[in-house]
Amino acid sequence: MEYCIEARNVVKRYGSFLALNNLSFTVPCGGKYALLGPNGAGKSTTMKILSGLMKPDLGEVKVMGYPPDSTEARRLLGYLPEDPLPYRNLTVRENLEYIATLRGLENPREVAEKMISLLELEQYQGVLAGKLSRGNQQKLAIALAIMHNPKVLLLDEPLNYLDIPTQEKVISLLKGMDSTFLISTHIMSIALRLTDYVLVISKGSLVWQGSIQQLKAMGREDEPIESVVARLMTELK
Ligand SMILES: Nc1ncnc2c1ncn2[C@@H]1O[C@H](COP(=O)(O)OP(=O)(O)OP(=O)(O)O)[C@@H](O)[C@H]1O
Repeated sequence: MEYCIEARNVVKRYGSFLALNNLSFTVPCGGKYALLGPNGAGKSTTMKILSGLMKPDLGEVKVMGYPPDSTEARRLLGYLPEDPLPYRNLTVRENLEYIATLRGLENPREVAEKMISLLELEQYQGVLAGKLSRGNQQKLAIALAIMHNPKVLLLDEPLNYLDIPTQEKVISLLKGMDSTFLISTHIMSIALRLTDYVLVISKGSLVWQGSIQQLKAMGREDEPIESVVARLMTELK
């Protein structure tokens, strides 16, 4: 099987605090995976390492066989950080055109136009990113993460700050993409709608993995999936 994301024996410390403790998992190409875990489990740290933003202290991480900070991986990867910071002093349109140019996309203006329309940012295209509401900043960050139709998409809490119609819009946008997904979230409905396989981490290690179907099967009759996951996380603590 071909893996699009590989993390092997990853260790990451912040000072003396062990954030990732020998974390290993793989995501096959085309896989739609959710990354779940209690607060502080190491999800965002994992995403930062996979995106090449941060280096592990030990272990190995690969994106389609490349180190995440390589030019090849950067071309293949899209990353939506938990607290995205677009260029605050550029407008929405300028942010999109600038990043499209940096990514070497063929027609940055057309790409920017398309993303503005896809995410319904028309009325904000001339607004400085730093002046946008949190929700519109999130929409811009999503546009920046997916503009190059990445093969591998890392999404850290993708629906944060979005109103309900926009959440639905973004879900259908993501559903239409054939990228490999790793989505870190606390919202089970996102995992249910966008992914079919779950990785659960706790204290920086992988503690459970399985399909959404397996997860559902662990529940009592009519038990909400949130309750199953809560039980799982409590038992594994
Ligand atoms: N820059 C940092 N310096 C020190 N400790 C950090 C730093 N970043 C994260 N940590 C700690 O590492 C642990 C893992 O953090 P991380 O953000 O990866 O967890 P998470 O699973 O994404 O949590 P949450 O669900 O609360 O967002 C936490 O205990 C956090 O306090």
